Order: sequence, then structure tokens, then C-alpha cells
Amino acid sequence: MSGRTASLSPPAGAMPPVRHPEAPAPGELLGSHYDQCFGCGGAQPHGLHLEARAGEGVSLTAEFRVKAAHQGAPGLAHGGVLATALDETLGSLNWLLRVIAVTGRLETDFVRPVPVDTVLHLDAHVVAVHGRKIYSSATGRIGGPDGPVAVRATALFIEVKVDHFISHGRDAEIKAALADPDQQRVARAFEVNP
Ligand SMILES: CCCCCCCC/C=C\CCCCCCCC(=O)SCCNC(=O)CCNC(=O)[C@H](O)C(C)(C)COP(=O)(O)OP(=O)(O)OC[C@H]1O[C@@H](n2cnc3c(N)ncnc32)[C@H](O)[C@@H]1OP(=O)(O)O
Repeated sequence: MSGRTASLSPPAGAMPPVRHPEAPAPGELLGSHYDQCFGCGGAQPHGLHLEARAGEGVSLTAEFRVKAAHQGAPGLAHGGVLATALDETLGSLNWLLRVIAVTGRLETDFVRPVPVDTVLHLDAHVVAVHGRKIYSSATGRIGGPDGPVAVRATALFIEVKVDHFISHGRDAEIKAALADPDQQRVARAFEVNP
């Protein structure tokens, strides 16, 4: 197995993550941060419809069922789709920190092929936080939550403000998001005032 990229190792002075006091309780579904999100959006017909549940501390579990539309090779999940599932799972940790953060770096190991119709059982946790930098890792297993590891990821997320989306997102979607009461509720959950 290869070593990790240095930039994915928390530096000296990094702190253990702190679960937000109002984070969803362990076992609670986290919900989607945006209903059009390719990873978790319920209104996104092309999406992965990944569902994540809060765990203890700053950890969570998630499930993703591989569909025929997710194939790379015949009958097997595309690696990029699996990387997306890992990215989304790691991004969902935002709910537990109540911090908005985007992926800066994502390193993925593909350990076993993942057949179509398989449920990928994911778990993720934040390893450490250093200023705006959030170091996290995730594992995906097949055949059950305790089954063999199929994929792994290590990531660096960077905290951003809501302005990140407002200044970079396409106007039409930003306007719709700002006008959507559900999206406002999500923004409030992150203690953001759009
Ligand atoms: C309208 C209303 C909406 C309301 C919505 C509210 C709720 C939303 C809730 C939750 C949303 C979560 C969504 C999750 C979705 C799943 C996750 C994704 O797929 S996210 C998409 C993919 N990622 C990107 O598109 C990032 C693109 N990149 C950037 O925008 C910038 O590069 C950014 C923000 C990541 C950093 O830019 P800088 O200018 O702010 O900061 P700098 O100074 O460059 O970096 C800060 C520190 O991080 C390190 N860093 C940055 N990128 C790095 C990298 N790639 N590798 C290593 N280190 C990196 C730097 O070296 C620096 O470190 P040193 O402070 O100096 O120690």
C-alpha cells in the first residue's frame, strides 16, 4: 500500500475535532445539504442518493447502492463514482462540525471491485482540524457494514463562507437556492445568514 501525501497528514498543532453541541444525535439521518446535489440530493434524478447518519463524536455512516448507471467496466462500479461517494460521505461530516467546507484534496485507494447492485457501507470521521483545514478519512465496505474494505479515502476539506457559493455559483441556481425555504433552513443549520 502506498503512503499518504504529506499534505493529507495533520501538521503539528492540529487539534482533535469538536462535535458541535447541536449536531444531530448519533443514529439520526443527516439529510441533504442541497436537493440538487449529485451526491445526496433527493431531487437529483442522476444522483447517488447517498444517505448519511450521524455517529459518535465527529463520525458518520452512509450507504450507497451501486446502480447500472454507475458502471465503468461491465457489471462493476466506475472508480470516479466511488470517489464521489467517498467525497460526499466526507463532506457530510460538515453537519457534525456545523462548518461549511469544500474538498481541497481527496486521495482514494480502490482495494476491491464493487459490483452493480452492491450496497457500499461507508464510514467516515474527522481526524484533526487545523485552522480552516479539516483532515478526514473514510472507508467503504461491501457485503455488510463489517464486510471487506473495497475503497478508502483520505481528504483535506477547507472551511469556506457562504460567499464562496454566492460568488462562484451560476446565478440561476444561487437565486433559486436563496429563495428556497428548505435551503435557508440548511444554511441556518450551519449558522449561516445568506
Ligand atoms: C446560496 C446559498 C447556499 C447555502 C449553502 C449552505 C450549506 C452548504 C453546506 C455544505 C456544502 C458542502 C458541499 C460538499 C459537497 C461535497 C464535497 C465537494 O465535492 S466540494 C466541491 C469540490 N471542491 C471545490 O470546488 C473546491 C475548489 N477550491 C477552492 O475553492 C479553493 O481552492 C479553496 C476554497 C479550497 C481554498 O482556497 P482559499 O483561497 O480559500 O484558501 P487557500 O489559502 O488556498 O487554502 C487554505 C489552506 O488550505 C491549503 N490547501 C488548499 N487546497 C489544498 C490542496 N488541494 N491540497 C493541500 N492543501 C491545500 C492551503 O495550502 C492553505 O493552507 P495554509 O493555511 O497556508 O496552511
